[in-house]
Amino acid sequence: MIKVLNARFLTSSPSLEKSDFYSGSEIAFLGRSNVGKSSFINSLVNQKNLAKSSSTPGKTKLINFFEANFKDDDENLYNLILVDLPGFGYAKVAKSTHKIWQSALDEFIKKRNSIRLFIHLRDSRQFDMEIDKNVDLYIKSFLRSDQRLINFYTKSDKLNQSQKAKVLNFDKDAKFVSTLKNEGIDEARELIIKGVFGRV
Ligand SMILES: Nc1nc2c(ncn2[C@@H]2O[C@H](COP(=O)(O)OP(=O)(O)OP(=O)(O)O)[C@@H](O)[C@H]2O)c(=O)[nH]1
Ligand SMILES: [Mg+2]
Repeated sequence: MIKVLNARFLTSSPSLEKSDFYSGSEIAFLGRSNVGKSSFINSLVNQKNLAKSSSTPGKTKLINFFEANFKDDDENLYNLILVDLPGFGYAKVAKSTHKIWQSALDEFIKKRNSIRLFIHLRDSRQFDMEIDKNVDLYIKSFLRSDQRLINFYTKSDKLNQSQKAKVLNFDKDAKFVSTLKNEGIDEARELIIKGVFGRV
């Protein structure tokens, strides 16, 4: 089992150009606005409000960097940089502003070479949305051989068994997470460490 040792906020940045570089391996969290990216980061590091979450879509407007340290059962230490990104598809601002945000986000995602792992979060209640298919194709269009992509299906507390079966029918490897019920979070930490370091 992976234990969280500590986590802290590093900085926020509006763009790739203004982002600092860190020695830890980077993990980028992406997905639709309001899908639960910031909440998931908080759960992964066992903190309530490190990454700011909100029921209003469009809460995360900048690229936010967090550092977290983990330890496995054999006392191996893992240092990670978690990157909380603004959501895709939120357009409740002027179109021109939205375009600038999305192009800054696009540049960061494609050109931030230190990203080792992309985590695409999908809402488990709306698992087959067009925008998620596009996000998946988008990431795969530039994913390098030394980068990984993992999908998680969020808010699984809202699903009953038969609804979960439908998601599994759609994606037989679907991994459910609920920050509300702490479901799938231990497994998610293991998968993330494995995805970045190739072992647990
Ligand atoms: N029921 C339930 N609600 C959740 C869960 N995770 C997040 N939420 C709620 O979903 C809303 C959005 O969560 P955020 O973590 O802010 O989502 P986000 O993807 O970071 O959103 P943006 O920053 O706007 O892109 C909040 O009201 C959360 O409380 C979950 O596992 N279960
Ligand atoms: Mg957020």
